[in-house]
Amino acid sequence: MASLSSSASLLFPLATTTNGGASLSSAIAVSDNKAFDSFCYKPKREQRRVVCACMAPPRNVESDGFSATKFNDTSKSENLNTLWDPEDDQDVLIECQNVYKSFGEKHILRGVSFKIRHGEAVGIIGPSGTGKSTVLKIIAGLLAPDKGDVYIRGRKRAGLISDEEMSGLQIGLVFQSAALFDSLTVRENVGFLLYENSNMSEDKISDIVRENLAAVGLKGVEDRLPSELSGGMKKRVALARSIIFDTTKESIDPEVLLYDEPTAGLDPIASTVVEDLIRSVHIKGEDALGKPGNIASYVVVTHQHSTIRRAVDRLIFLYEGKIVWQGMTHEFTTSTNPIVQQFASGSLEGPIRY
Ligand SMILES: Nc1ncnc2c1ncn2[C@@H]1O[C@H](COP(=O)(O)OP(=O)(O)OP(=O)(O)O)[C@@H](O)[C@H]1O
Repeated sequence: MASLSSSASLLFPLATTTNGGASLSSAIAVSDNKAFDSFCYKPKREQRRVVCACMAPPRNVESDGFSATKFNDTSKSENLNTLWDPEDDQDVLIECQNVYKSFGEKHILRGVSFKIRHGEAVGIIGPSGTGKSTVLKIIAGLLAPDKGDVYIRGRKRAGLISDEEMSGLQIGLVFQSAALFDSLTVRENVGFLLYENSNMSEDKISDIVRENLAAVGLKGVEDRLPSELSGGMKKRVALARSIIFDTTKESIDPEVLLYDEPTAGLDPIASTVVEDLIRSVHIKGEDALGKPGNIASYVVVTHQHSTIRRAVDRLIFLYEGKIVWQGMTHEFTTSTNPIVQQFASGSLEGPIRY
């Protein structure tokens, strides 16, 4: 399978489901298609599977989370393995154990280990090219580690994703890169999964699409083409698409969403909207219609301070293929780790060299 493109600036949700249909592996091929702008609607069985979402205002989001006064809680250790009790792994949804990944001579990941627990909102940060997106793709099962293991709810995953292997957990990857299907309307984009894989009537799908769009703060755009939307609107449409659900099916599996730079290229206000949407689809959030979100946990790769502050609770800092720091978001700017200090301040002086 070819690698994923991450150069474009739009969110593109791809997700696994365990209820049959195409696997994530086949969905990936969509993102590899260089002709993002000329996607055509294909007959049902030729299409890849896409999963969508709905959003809302977050609870308990601090508006000034990075002010100095907020970072005096250093009581929690920054040591790498102290944020969870190793005896209590019942709630671990995803675990990477000593993961290595190289591309040719480039040794990108060099022994990465971490856990994502039920209910967590985790950010992966670190300098460019350090392997953050690679970690997401490995978690999603789009790339296989060269060495090390990925556990999904305690079950070791062998190689790349398959529907069988993913049984028990649904994982969606929302790319910063493309894309909405340009030849489809907003309604068709958001309702894509349901049109393709459910037995719902068109009217019912239209209703759900309208609800999901309303949840992300968009009204009356169903008949527009993506080319008629602003960049921020496209991201919201893509987010709406990433968590749309077939309401006729009872899913008992928790769902994890992985966001790759969801706010890249957005203005500060549009970023805030997207950050709040990410919060709102989480089980600890609620959407614009007041409904709790469905996403059990999520992981966000980001460079944006606003996104770190507003959208995640815990941070994993990746540098030169290793996790060099983990901590709660509020510990980030008071860390004594020189790598973290340099990154947080944007200083040219320090251990990180460009
Ligand atoms: N499929 C691939 N083939 C070859 N090299 C790759 C592939 N995927 C990633 N890389 C390389 O691996 C390194 C890490 O890439 P990755 O996208 O994971 O970094 P990142 O930390 O997300 O970077 P950024 O913050 O700039 O998005 C880069 O040098 C990239 O060029």
